[in-house]
Amino acid sequence: MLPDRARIGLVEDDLVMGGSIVQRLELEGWRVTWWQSGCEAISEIAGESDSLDLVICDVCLPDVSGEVVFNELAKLPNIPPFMFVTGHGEIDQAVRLMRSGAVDFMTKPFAMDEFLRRIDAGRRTMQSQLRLNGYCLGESAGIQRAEDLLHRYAAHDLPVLITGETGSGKEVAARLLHQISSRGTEPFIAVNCAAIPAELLESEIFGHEKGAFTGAQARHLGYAERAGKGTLFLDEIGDMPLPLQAKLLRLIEDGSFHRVGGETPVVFRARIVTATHRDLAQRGGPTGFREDLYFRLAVLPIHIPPLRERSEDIDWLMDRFLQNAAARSDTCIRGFSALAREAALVHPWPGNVRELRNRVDRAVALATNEWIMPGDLFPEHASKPGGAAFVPLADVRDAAERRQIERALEETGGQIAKAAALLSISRTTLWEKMTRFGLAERVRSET
Ligand SMILES: Nc1ncnc2c1ncn2[C@@H]1O[C@H](COP(=O)(O)OP(=O)(O)OP(=O)(O)O)[C@@H](O)[C@H]1O
Repeated sequence: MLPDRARIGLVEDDLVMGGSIVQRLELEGWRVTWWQSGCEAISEIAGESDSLDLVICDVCLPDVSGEVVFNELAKLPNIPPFMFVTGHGEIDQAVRLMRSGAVDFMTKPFAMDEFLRRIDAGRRTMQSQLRLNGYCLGESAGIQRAEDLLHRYAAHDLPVLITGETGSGKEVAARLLHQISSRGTEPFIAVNCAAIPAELLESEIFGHEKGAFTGAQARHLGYAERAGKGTLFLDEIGDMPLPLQAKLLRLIEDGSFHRVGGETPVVFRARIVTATHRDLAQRGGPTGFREDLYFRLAVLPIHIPPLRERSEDIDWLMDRFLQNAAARSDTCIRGFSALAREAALVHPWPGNVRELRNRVDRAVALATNEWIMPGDLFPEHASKPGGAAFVPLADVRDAAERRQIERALEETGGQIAKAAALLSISRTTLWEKMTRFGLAERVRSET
């Protein structure tokens, strides 16, 4: 049941549609405030944004568009979650709005039960985003923004393209998207397009009929069919051969495909999620990725930042991997030494989270101390002449400064003047350092 205080704002100029939405929502226990024009909504929501649990907004309004209403209110500190109602021709605009922060959109005409389900999901998405400890991919603002986006994308069936460097966590993101979507109990099928030989890929993905080629002794169901109503995750999509790209494009456009050697189309019911570490948008380059397929796959794009750009996740991931490794083995390791944590912070992590996990696993297996030392994590440094793990002094100083600045900003809720006072430096110096460490952009986007 919804709590008594739950309040919805409705921005809808169509009297019949608005009237029926209000009537139904009130029957469900919501308190509804209805505005019939965009300007009226902007001025009134701005005055009471805190008290609204959700705003449902038509994209097409008589005075200003729903997009203008959203963009105006997005300047407020406490904008309520927005869900858009669109006509068929406005889907591009709705997708753009979701990328800017709207929680969901519905296309007219819709069934009221589905509408109510999405309203409830929209509210829950927002509530889970507000729970500070509710994130499961990491602690940095960058990864939490990505996780928020996954929650918004979860309510849809449109294709998602996940980009990011090797080992940054693209498959982890795809699995999370699957779990939090309504397909969570259906299969999640992951296919690494780069790992399967090109000549086998077609029959692996689409399956084949008996006798389709020499050695095809029985019908074989491919990944697309085995995914059922779940998610088909195509990793390293940039490595997919051109003829297969054409077949995938047809699958997306027709909602069906043919097994190799088959004549009857098979209906495709899964959601397509793809991932790549390449810049597929640079088509025409050596990758030769089809432009039309790229646009079909990248309807809902998401980027997973590399680990070196989210150093707040390093400690968090180290503890998590240590816990997992300790649970698997009988170890007496108590944790990471402060020196090991410092060394991890200054390491550039070219292999991203995968490298971090491998280094922690190895350290847990081989460490001789109760506390993991820098040499356990970075034995290649320890084996250099002199034995100790040395990194340039400037890097150590930068990492320590960055950490102190992050702590001061956290302590002061991002207020530059107060943080500068805590650190006994001028605001200008603090700002310069924040810009150098990539913290300025983050603070700007968070405030
Ligand atoms: N947020 C995370 N929390 C816990 N483990 C993570 C996280 N991100 C990545 N990992 C771990 O790091 C490793 C690499 O992750 P994943 O396979 O998702 O990366 P990827 O970007 O898909 O890599 P590739 O480009 O090679 O396909 C995995 O072992 C995964 O479990």
